[in-house]
Amino acid sequence: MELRAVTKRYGHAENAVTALDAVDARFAPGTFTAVMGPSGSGKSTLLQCSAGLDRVTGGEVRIDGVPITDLSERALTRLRRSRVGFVFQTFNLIPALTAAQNVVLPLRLAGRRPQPSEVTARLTEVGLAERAGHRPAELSGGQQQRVAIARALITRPAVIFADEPTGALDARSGAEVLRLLRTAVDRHGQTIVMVTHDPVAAAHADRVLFLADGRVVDDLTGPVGSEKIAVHTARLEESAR
Ligand SMILES: Nc1ncnc2c1ncn2[C@@H]1O[C@H](COP(=O)(O)OP(=O)(O)OP(=O)(O)O)[C@@H](O)[C@H]1O
Repeated sequence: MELRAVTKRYGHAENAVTALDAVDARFAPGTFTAVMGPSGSGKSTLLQCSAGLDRVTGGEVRIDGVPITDLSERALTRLRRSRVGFVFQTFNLIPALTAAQNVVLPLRLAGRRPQPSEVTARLTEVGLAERAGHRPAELSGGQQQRVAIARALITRPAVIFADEPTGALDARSGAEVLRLLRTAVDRHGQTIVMVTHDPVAAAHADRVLFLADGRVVDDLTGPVGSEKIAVHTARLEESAR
């Protein structure tokens, strides 16, 4: 996945905000990148534009080498369904569906007929094979997020975008979620881009990209310890004030 001189502006004239300012970034296959930076630095915008959920003002985003910036809405939706996975802070499972039905949904939306063994394998990977028939309301927050990870993994997407995946979880469930993301990278060569405010979460990544004022201001390749990440974060927050 690659961003070339990506710019995103919101609003017009004197009210315009440049959320991303000519950002270049490349996310190699099978790598886990954390995106950090002060509030308003452009992290969510970077995720939204990279995933094709929002259109860029300038520059180009490529997924699997395909410039998504040129795609029609329909082609973009198709690409997103088959090549992009999402994990959100608030899980975003469908309440009326069971864990297994939630996991299989991206395959159904992509028009593929799922093998039951595929769903069981994904749920087993996240330690929830016995909960296949449970609805989200019958699962803890950590378990719901694990279902969301299984759902993101099932299409074997080119990239998974995770937006504060541990933000709503206690430390123990958060650590489990990070371990599963790490395993997906190490075992399946999954590419993951994760926005986080938490240096401990970011320390699970191979690389930490720091944004400030819509620009990449630091790019640490790791393993990078959480202490070093915390110092970088504090420094950026200080200068953003
Ligand atoms: N829909 C929008 N309309 C106008 N301005 C927006 C919109 N979305 C984001 N912005 C502005 O773009 C800039 C970047 O916002 P973004 O949400 O990407 O930051 P962030 O780093 O994710 O912040 P946080 O950590 O607080 O979630 C901010 O100045 C924000 O106010």
